[in-house]
Amino acid sequence: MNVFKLLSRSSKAAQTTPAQKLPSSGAVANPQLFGHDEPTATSPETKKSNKRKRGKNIEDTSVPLPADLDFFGSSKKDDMEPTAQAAEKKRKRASQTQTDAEVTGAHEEQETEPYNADESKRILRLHKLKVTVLEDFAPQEDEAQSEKSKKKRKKEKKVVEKKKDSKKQLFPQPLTSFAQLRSRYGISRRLAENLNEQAYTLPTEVQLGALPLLLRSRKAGEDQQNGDSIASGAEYRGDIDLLSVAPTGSGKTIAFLIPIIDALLSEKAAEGEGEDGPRAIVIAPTRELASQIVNEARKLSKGTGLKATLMKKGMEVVERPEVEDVIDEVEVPDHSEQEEESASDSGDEGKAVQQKKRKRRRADKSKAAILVTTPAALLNALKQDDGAVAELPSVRHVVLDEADVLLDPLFREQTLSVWNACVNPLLRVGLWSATMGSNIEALAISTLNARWTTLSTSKTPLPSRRPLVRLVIGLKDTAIPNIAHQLTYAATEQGKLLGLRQLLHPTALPTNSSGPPLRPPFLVFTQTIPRAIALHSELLYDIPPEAGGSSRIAVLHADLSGTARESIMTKFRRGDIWVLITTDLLARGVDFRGLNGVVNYDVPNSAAAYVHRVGRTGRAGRAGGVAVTLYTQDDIPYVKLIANVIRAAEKLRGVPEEEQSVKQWLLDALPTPTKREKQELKKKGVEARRNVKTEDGKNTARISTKSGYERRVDNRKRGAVKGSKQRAGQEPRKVEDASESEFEGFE
Ligand SMILES: Nc1ncnc2c1ncn2[C@@H]1O[C@H](COP(=O)(O)OP(=O)(O)OP(=O)(O)O)[C@@H](O)[C@H]1O
Repeated sequence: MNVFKLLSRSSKAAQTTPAQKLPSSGAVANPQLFGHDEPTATSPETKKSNKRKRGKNIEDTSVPLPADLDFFGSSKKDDMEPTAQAAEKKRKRASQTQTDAEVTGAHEEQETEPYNADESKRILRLHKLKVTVLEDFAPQEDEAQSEKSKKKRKKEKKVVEKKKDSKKQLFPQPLTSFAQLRSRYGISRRLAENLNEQAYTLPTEVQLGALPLLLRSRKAGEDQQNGDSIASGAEYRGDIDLLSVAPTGSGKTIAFLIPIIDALLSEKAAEGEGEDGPRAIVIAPTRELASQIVNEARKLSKGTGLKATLMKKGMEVVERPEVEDVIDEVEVPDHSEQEEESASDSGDEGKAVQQKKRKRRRADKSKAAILVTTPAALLNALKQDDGAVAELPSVRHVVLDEADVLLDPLFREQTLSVWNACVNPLLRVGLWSATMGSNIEALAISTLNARWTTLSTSKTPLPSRRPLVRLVIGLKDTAIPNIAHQLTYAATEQGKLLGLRQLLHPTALPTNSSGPPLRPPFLVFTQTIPRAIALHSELLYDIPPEAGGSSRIAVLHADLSGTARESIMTKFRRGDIWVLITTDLLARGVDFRGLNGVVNYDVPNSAAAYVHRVGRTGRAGRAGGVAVTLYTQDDIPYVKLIANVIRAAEKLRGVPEEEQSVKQWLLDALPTPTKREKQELKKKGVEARRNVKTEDGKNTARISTKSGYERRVDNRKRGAVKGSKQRAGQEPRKVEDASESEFEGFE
């Protein structure tokens, strides 16, 4: 009996042949998620563009593998159609002869022509971009006035709302080719070359919309050619704060890095060197993500003289006096002459407590212009000895990557402290994520307002207030449309383990299964660190030695040392590790280009968590990614959150109602979680899986303590001993009720 056949509710739309295209099977031709069916008004340059092809994450193999070891499905070379192979060869050849002139200069003439207003609107609509000015900037009125005007405003509100909304929308010039960055926005030549080395063929939707909004147009008068400059947003000339909500894997990193690097380069040219301290700060929730952003920043700023660095423990970002640390307290006889730097008389039985002090030299101040950090790491470096937070007046750009989680209660205080330490009145703020609740938008607006009020009280003259613009791509808070979702009822914890074991075996899923097979490399998410560790030891020997054995499975979580975390990440990226068990530590931002799938072994804590977890696959428009979510009886109250996300994503992809993986009857049958349940879940996860002990002392969060292999050996030994005792008549034969014994894993 195949458990999956019975329990899976999977997408027919996503059904593929065994030789399906996987995200790990190489570069993607079109990284855009929307607007594939209709032609975008792409420029001649875009069509001619010959870009270098990326290397593959996992080596191709031409030797056919036995079915039970073919974890990656049919050989990638076989997957590739002959025409695709020819095209790839051609692209590779072309890239070798590519010159800098082709990159930055040759097509500039054609690229300077802006689109007219109608054409811009059409392209933006095609790619599902919506740009709005969030107008809620007005300084708080005093209370009496506010009361008076409240009633009046309420009356007027309904009438003008519709009109106002349409006024607020902007239709910026879309960026349809990277060559326009130089021709239209005059970005630095070196930056354009560095970008070209990344071999991207087309801008993704977020790049198409955000770069024109953030870059200052260098061509005087060009914006006016576009007719209605207010509606196009051209009057802002890049001087905005931006809140951007774009799908996972859609290339937000370079969308915020390019304008920062370009601005820093032009500021440097205008003002000369010597600004004191970092000039741009990118804040990310985890070290893994921060280090990935630094890598991207380094690639883009190579040869420009700008330095990007990762904030590390002990690094200094502001000038601070040297400190004296008490490093030890030793009791010495009062006649002691071993006076060090100071000693205090205890007045106690002729003994003195001598405090050994040492001057601690501060590390040299970081010279990097771009600092990428987690909120806690930077805040620690800014904290003075008296507890005050040092200011960072040199910072002109601050980016919150994964802004919704950074402004969530977990990180909020730290993030806001860092944000408020950036006191430069010219500070430009960018908030980026794939999900953004309206509460986060409101918090961002109120923070901007509060900062402005504070700045207004200072004597320095202020520049004019810049607007906060919101860019949304597709539907807010929805999973990417290019992956297949499987929502699988596994009933119990044991059922989940059985389900995961099946997924680990390449031949376990018959080709006529209702969903596409999941091929390594993939990620497995658990709710807590102990569960991740336990699941890892449970599955340690599930991959046969001939296929690499236990070295193919690893666990990564926040309790590991920094070095261990880095090493596991490198091995996973290299393809040495195939299955990585982790917690939500890797749920956001981390980019594994060739990841074929994600397994939610434990259901995510919120709809947003689901969007981010499954967004680790299907990056940059890659097709074939699979997201499997296993759920038990305990999870049922929360499954609707996920089912709704899946349904919205499939709707976005245009899957017809009858082919959607989450059927209406299932949605109707699932209970809707209350607001309180949602909050509880977000804060703690499913209670039953936390480290709680039941009355009889059993740990309900337990997956197992030993690997399946070790348990089998133990069980066999125990069975043999028991059998021999029974044979010797020392122990009576007993029929055990299996349902009462604690589950000990699968034999
Ligand atoms: N224009 C492009 N064409 C092709 N690939 C691109 C393009 N822009 C970015 N990429 C690639 O897409 C992948 C995802 O980019 P990135 O990590 O910036 O996504 P993201 O939107 O920040 O995702 P997340 O929301 O998960 O943080 C990266 O491997 C990046 O190199």
